[in-house]
Amino acid sequence: TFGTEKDMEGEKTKAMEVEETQVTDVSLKGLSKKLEEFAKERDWEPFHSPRNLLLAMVGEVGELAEIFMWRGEVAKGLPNWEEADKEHLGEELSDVLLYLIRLSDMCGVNLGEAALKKIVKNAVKYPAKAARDV
Ligand SMILES: Nc1ccn([C@H]2C[C@H](O)[C@@H](COP(=O)(O)OP(=O)(O)OP(=O)(O)O)O2)c(=O)n1
Repeated sequence: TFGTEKDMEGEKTKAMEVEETQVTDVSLKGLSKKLEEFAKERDWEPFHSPRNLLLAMVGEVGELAEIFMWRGEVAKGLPNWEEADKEHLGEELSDVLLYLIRLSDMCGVNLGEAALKKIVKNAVKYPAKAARDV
């Protein structure tokens, strides 16, 4: 069923708030809170099981891959792409990120902390050139 006009206005106001959010304000924790609210407001929490979220995320990775499909190699910065294609790319990248954050939350994994720890682990496994030369 479609929402009332008032609902639509509310959604537009929220969308404008998102637009006003400073890029520097974006954090994994902040996004995670927004996703929690989003699911609560729609009674979607029962659907957000780890397995469902994983499958949804993989589906979005497929949609992301479709954008690059059959285009051949793509230069960094996507210089020859139309704005609409770049916007679509941003949407699919976001879908993957949002499901990944929600999945991590529903698994009780602190994604920011885990990612920082993984970078440290990677650095030990793959020492930087300067460290290798010593
Ligand atoms: N049960 C759901 C369904 C959707 N979403 C959110 C997370 C994603 O950011 C976005 C995905 O929405 P759609 O399933 O409508 O997928 P698309 O936006 O990719 O639309 P389409 O598949 O029509 O291109 O909505 C969610 O959190 N939980």
